[in-house]
Amino acid sequence: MRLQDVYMLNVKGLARGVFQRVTGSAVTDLYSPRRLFSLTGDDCFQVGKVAYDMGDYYHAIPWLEEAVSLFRGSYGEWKTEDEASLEDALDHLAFAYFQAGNVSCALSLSREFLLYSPDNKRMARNVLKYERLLAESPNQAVAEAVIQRPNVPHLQTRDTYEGLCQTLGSQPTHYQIPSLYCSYEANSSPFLLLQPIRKEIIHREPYVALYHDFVSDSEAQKLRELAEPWLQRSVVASGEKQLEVEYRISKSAWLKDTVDPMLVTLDHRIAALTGLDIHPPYAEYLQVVNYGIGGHYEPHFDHATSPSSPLYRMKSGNRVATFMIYLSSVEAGGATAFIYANFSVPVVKNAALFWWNLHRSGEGDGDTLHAGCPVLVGDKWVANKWIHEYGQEFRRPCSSSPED
Ligand SMILES: O=C(O)CCC(=O)C(=O)O
Ligand SMILES: [Fe+2]
Repeated sequence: MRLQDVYMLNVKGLARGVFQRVTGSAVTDLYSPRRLFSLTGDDCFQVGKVAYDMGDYYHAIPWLEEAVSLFRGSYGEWKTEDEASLEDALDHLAFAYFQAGNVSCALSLSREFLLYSPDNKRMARNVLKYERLLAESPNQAVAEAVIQRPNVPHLQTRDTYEGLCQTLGSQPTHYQIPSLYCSYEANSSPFLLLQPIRKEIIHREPYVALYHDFVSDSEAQKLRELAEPWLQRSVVASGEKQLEVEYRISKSAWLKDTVDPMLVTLDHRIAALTGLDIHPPYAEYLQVVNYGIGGHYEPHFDHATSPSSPLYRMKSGNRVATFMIYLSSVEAGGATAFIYANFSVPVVKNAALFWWNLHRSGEGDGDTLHAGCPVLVGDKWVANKWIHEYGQEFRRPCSSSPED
């Protein structure tokens, strides 16, 4: 249902196995599967029932509608794996419509139910109740109550965020902008002299750069394998605590440099490329993150915005920069969206995304608000190296100008 909302997918399409964004009359394919796998009436019923049980009729109704229509189409056929039937779907859909204020739909579905189970007393009572309600206030028949999508208010940036996710990574419209260019980066480091890294400047203010092929396929695979046994539900810092929250759904693991010599090699490469000191405690261990289907990280800052954040326990200041490596590709979704800066970066396997979280004054840069869009199809892996303020005094000198 999250995928449905964020990517504006319609239920009819999803049930047929196509992933289409529908806005007005415009239909865009967000993913074209090689084979179509359709959902059955029972599948749609199960999805609708999850929403129904939460009292979320906004999502329940279209799924139960689809279930009813598929069950109607296959009435009389019986599949061993089916748990639900046309009657179950009619029953739930009728009640969902009633709860949503649409009594006339509730009535006609309940009547249809009685055609199949004429002895059901509860449904007969419901029919009488709906008939009475409609007789008392006939305009209920046309009152198509608009049901609100649940759980929206807390995110003011929702529309921008979802818009950026839907593009699956902004289109490369920036070739005309001279300050955004590609180059080979060796950063005057002997490590990179013979093997410079292809850098693509994605944005200025905040500065965001993508380093292509920062790792090899085998390094990416090794990092995923090293992390796999240690993966646990990701948490976020909330005041002094670490909490599991709905707005960050993924699993993650921290990899110390002692786990494998390859981590030391990677540290050298990151340090050479960024010119920053990432020896402990000037940077955190590498955090490997895995998002499954629907996994996401809603808009957030990587740096601490409260002095009581557990981040400061390292005693090396705030997170000055983020170095995030994409360890996999994804079939669809999963872009990294920068909300206020208004662009999104598609998942580019083996590339690394770098940005500064803090201004040179040490203040957090509010324009770095960013998110990991929900994975629509596939399995997304990233690795984060968070670099702290201390240790960088002569590498990224401070400035009193708030803009720098
Ligand atoms: O997964 C992404 O694209 C972003 C991840 C992120 O922002 C984070 O882990 O802090
Ligand atoms: Fe982040």
